[in-house]
Amino acid sequence: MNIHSKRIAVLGGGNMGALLAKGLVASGNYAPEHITVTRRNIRLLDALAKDGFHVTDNNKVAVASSEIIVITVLPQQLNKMLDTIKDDVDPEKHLIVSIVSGVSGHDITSRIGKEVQVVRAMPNTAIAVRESMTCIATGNASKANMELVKQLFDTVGETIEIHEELITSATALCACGIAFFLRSIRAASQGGTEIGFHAAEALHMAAQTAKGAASLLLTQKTHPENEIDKVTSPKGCTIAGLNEMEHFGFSSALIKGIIMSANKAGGLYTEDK
Ligand SMILES: NC(=O)C1=CN([C@@H]2O[C@H](COP(=O)(O)OP(=O)(O)OC[C@H]3O[C@@H](n4cnc5c(N)ncnc54)[C@H](O)[C@@H]3O)[C@@H](O)[C@H]2O)C=CC1
Ligand SMILES: O=C(O)[C@@H]1CCC=N1
Repeated sequence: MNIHSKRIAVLGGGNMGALLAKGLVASGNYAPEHITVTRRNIRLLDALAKDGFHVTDNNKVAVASSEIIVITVLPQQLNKMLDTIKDDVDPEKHLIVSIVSGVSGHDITSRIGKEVQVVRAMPNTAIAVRESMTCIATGNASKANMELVKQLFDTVGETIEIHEELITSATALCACGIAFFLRSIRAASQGGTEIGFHAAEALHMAAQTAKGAASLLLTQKTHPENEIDKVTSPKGCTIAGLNEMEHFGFSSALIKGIIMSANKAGGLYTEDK
């Protein structure tokens, strides 16, 4: 079965829900009229409605008219939302895709009270430019449904399948990771401004340099240190700058931040229950 022919309900049209809906249409593989986006205040979905998406504040209506249910509410909003749709979820018809951090597939089926297939997906905000690193995992979905979900997220970036117990780690590394890399680009641009470039110019230069660094690794499949070795001339300015950063804990700060995010992500649902 081809996922492009299926109707999709995106329950919770906030940042990620709206970005995902728009990204799917931007891929050219989905028509907006096949996607229903919900939000409690639907006036905030006016722009999506103008673009041809169905919008509603009624999750039951969205579920009834779709085969794929993508859950994009916050962990602390999930139970209330699931309680409103559980009577309408049909395990024979529906596949649930949840991007909600810290919530297992089992948490969802328990709350709904039905053994519906659930795939967890962890995309990042780069779905807006179809460059997401999305990890998918499941405890009970069929291979065919995993393939359907992979097809869906492949249209907005790259998708890999991982074990469900690693999805919290993927949240920290890839979903939160976007913010970590953005902050490092901003910091680089601030350094650039201090040494002579206008802020906008420095930001553009830093962002393109970061893109170049990522592209080197993705296209050459080399290790970062191999690429770093090519930049660091003996007694040169690169190694001087790098070592200064390491004296201030650059690598350590990133590692500690990622571990902190993973710990926090793992508890997002239970701490609000
Ligand atoms: N922001 C990100 O980069 C990522 C977020 N996630 C996960 O995605 C989920 C959404 O995150 P964001 O988009 O950042 O949050 P958000 O707060 O922007 O979006 C949640 C939306 O759900 C709506 N909502 C809440 N209850 C509802 C209900 N009963 N019916 C319909 N709509 C309802 C809210 O009004 C809001 O617009 C979270 O669970 C988060 O852990 C996952 C990967 C990346
Ligand atoms: O900050 C958060 O909790 C969400 C989950 C991953 C990215 N944003």
